[in-house]
Amino acid sequence: MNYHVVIPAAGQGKRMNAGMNKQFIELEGIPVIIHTLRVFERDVLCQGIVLVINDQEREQFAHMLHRFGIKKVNVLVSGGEERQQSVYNGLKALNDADIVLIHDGARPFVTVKKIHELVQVTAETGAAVLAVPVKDTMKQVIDGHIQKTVDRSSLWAVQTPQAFSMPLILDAHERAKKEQFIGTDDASLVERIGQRVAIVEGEYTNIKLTTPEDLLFAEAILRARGDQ
Ligand SMILES: Nc1ccn([C@@H]2O[C@H](COP(=O)(O)OP(=O)(O)OP(=O)(O)O)[C@@H](O)[C@H]2O)c(=O)n1
Ligand SMILES: C[C@](O)(CO)[C@H](O)COP(=O)(O)O
Repeated sequence: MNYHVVIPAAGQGKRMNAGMNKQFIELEGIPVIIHTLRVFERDVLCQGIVLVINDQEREQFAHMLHRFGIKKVNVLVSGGEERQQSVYNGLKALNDADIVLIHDGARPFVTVKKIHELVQVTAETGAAVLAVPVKDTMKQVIDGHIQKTVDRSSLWAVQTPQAFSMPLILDAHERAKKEQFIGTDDASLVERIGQRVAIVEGEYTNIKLTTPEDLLFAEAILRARGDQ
């Protein structure tokens, strides 16, 4: 089953505090966003990429795509204030998609194998996300004090890609917009309109580069892959 992908890359990366778009940071000499795009470039099921960017960085993105020979990016769409708005702008740029994946520009280590598992489940169910079981003991904390220990047996840390049938995710985004709901991921918009979202077990290495120490993990993941 083929798919299209929307990649939001228009954030400010405040928690990374790199003084530039965190997706421009180079890992082994290659910008993070190029690592991310290359996964979809080499996946034969990927029919096209909508890349969502900050308008002020349009030239830098265009230059990078050219320099690294990225061919599947059909359009550079302007992002919004929140990730959700950026994704919505990206979705609106897709015309003929059946299954659409949404994947953070700042998650460069997703594998084609996991993407294919996700797409297969989405073709059967209409909505699925990659996620991993939570490993730490989870506490609910208020005012610096533990209120309770949360049973982690049903807790999963959700990643991207998140995959949906196109009419479902468009409807979920439009309703969230109308009702002024902002979620931290796309699945939450689908959940709130009463649709089930399947979980596909992902990989702990599919990290999002969020804070500076994530760059250390990123370098270790790349080194380990190089050694394989
Ligand atoms: N208005 C926004 C906010 C985020 N993103 C993108 O969504 C992905 C996941 O978001 P996150 O890691 O939270 O990025 P930032 O919002 O940039 O991070 P921060 O909250 O630290 O500023 C990133 O690839 C980011 O560029 C986006 O396209 N538009
Ligand atoms: C979509 C996401 O990557 C799923 O883990 C995440 O929710 C992005 O938002 P963040 O809260 O800004 O990290």
